[in-house]
Amino acid sequence: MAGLNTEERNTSGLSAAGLSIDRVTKRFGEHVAVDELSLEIKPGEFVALLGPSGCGKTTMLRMLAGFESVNGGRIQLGSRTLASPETHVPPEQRDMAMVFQSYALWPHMSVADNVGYPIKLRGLRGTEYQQRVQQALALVELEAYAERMPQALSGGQRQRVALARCLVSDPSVVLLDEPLANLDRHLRATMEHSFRDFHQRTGATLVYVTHDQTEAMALADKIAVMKAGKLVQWGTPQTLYHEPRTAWVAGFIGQGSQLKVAAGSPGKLLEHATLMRGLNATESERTQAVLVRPEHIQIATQLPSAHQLTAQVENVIFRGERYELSLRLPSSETLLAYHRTAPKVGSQVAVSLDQGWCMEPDQ
Ligand SMILES: Nc1ncnc2c1ncn2[C@@H]1O[C@H](COP(=O)(O)OP(=O)(O)OP(=O)(O)O)[C@@H](O)[C@H]1O
Repeated sequence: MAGLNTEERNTSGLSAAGLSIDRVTKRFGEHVAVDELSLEIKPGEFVALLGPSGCGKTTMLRMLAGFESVNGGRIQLGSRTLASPETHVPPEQRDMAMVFQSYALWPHMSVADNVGYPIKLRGLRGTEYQQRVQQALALVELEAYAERMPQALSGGQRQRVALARCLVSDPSVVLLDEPLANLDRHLRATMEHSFRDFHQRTGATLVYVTHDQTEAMALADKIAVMKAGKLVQWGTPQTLYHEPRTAWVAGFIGQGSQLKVAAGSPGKLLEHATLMRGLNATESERTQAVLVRPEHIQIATQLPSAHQLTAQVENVIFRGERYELSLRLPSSETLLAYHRTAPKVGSQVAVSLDQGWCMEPDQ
């Protein structure tokens, strides 16, 4: 029965398929680039592989595409095994398409010819060829640019041509390797919208490699956070933000402060009163790492009560809609907070924390 929900045909005609990555390992000589990584990706899911440079994201993507073999484990698309130490389905037989950081468009071909190139190679001609190219251009909203040459397009438009070229062959899975890395900040934001729209229109299974957490959070249904070849956490952007498993994940995702508290245990949410009591304990008692997001911090100028702490304002940055404050607690830990107005640098403020999330120490 598993095959029934691992392969589905969606409204655009693209056949989305689920990907199963089971304890996949890749070694380059002595170096383990990907270490027993397992993920179950559902049909039509938008998944980001996120992690710092060198953590093995691109290697994992290249193993999915078939450009690298695997040393251990298994990759399956629906019920079909694509890779294991005994099996290696070549890239062109995997029903996947990959979009690279450098769009790699042919400079001497028009947009339409670039997009149609993969199906022309397969011998498609005539009306069906024209229709497929038109459909692929429509998916990235570039129908009006069919006859332009790539040099006459913006970076974002070129990246959309590359996307259309990968869609024309109707892949089950689209693999994207840092597709926005070469674009400026403004264009990246625009392209994030294009990618989300594109995913909604096609319903294709997308695996997206990035080292940019804001990009991953904005785009993906689920994020695999990787560190040194290993999967550290696999969850929705909301879970990663609110319930990071380790202190390292918390430092990588969103803004926040990590404090030591004498309360709770990993995976527990501390409510206000317990958190404040735990923070007021002696240093030797405070052994549990807790994450406090800035939106869970209240700042006041009145004197602290039993459930407040006093903090010194060390830095104030204007962020338009609010001020970002860097505060020093009596424990000498720093706390990042938001506030509507700007307290004086050097002044004392009363701080009250609504909640905190307890994490595992890093391995
Ligand atoms: N062909 C190769 N031969 C030897 N080592 C390699 C090879 N490809 C990758 N590596 C190593 O494997 C590790 C993972 O590389 P990978 O490119 O997958 O990382 P990444 O997370 O994608 O990094 P980045 O964000 O910088 O692209 C790195 O230490 C890298 O040097």
